[in-house]
Amino acid sequence: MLSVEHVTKIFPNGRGIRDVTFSVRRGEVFGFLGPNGAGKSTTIRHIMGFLKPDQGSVKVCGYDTWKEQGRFQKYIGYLPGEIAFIEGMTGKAFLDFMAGMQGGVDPAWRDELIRRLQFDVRTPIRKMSKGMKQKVGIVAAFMHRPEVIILDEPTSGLDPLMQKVFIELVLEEKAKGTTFLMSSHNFPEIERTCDRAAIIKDGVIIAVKDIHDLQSMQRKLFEVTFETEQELDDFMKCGLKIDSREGNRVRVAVQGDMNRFIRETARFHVRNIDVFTQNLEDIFMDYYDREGQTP
Ligand SMILES: Nc1ncnc2c1ncn2[C@@H]1O[C@H](COP(=O)(O)OP(=O)(O)OP(=O)(O)O)[C@@H](O)[C@H]1O
Repeated sequence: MLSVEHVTKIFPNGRGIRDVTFSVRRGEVFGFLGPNGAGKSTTIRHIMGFLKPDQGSVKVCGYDTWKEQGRFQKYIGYLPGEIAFIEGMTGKAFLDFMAGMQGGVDPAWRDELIRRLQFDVRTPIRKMSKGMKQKVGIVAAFMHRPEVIILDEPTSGLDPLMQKVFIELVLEEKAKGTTFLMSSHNFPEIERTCDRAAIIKDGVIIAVKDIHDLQSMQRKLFEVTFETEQELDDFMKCGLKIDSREGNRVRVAVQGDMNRFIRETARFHVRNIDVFTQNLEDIFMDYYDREGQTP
């Protein structure tokens, strides 16, 4: 549906992106993560055909987005990081203008998007808050039911309730087969929506990961309280990775398969078990901190 092939763009100041390659399948939500200035927006501008790559190419629905500009607009929806609105327009006028360019907008679907995002389209854009402008941009990206939707930090400026509405929208459209690429700094949003994510740093893709694999890699800490200290002493001999111990309570670190932990624990009288899961954000941050490496 979307493939970025060996795209390199070096700006005169030496910054930019190098040999960026990844592809997104139909119906997949693909996250695009990385620290500030890593190259996310630059990559997205190439995907949209706004920048000419020094090397490489981008294909969306089979179209080369630089060489065939203007031919794939109806297939693609785009929410830029910063939307350039035309002065003096209301939200409605802007959406009408966009609909004219995109073609094929179903007014009932557009109205439903506006209703779900809860904003007044008659407001002049210059009087809108950042969050309201973001909502107008989201409607513009979704309203022509494109096959591919590119979202550059879609929930920045949205309150938690609206972030939830947005996530529901993405999941509904994904279920219908829409393909998404979404840059974000919001890890819970990535975790809830994405199938895979690429991590870019200093202009280079350092990892492309399946979110479900990352979730299964998450470390869990089980805090087990035994009836007696003697039982805990006996439990300690089983060779599981002990994180800490205090009285008749122990913290056991488990990564991946937890069956052995369950078998060993079940041999004793357990008073209580609590579980703490390592945040997915910590796993991503691990990648952010690493030096540039190949995936
Ligand atoms: N037109 C340009 N001219 C010169 N340098 C640029 C240009 N556009 C981007 N850059 C540089 O390229 C690098 C990547 O920028 P980019 O905006 O793609 O980062 P980003 O990952 O989107 O960051 P953020 O999370 O802050 O939005 C930065 O160092 C930026 O300063």
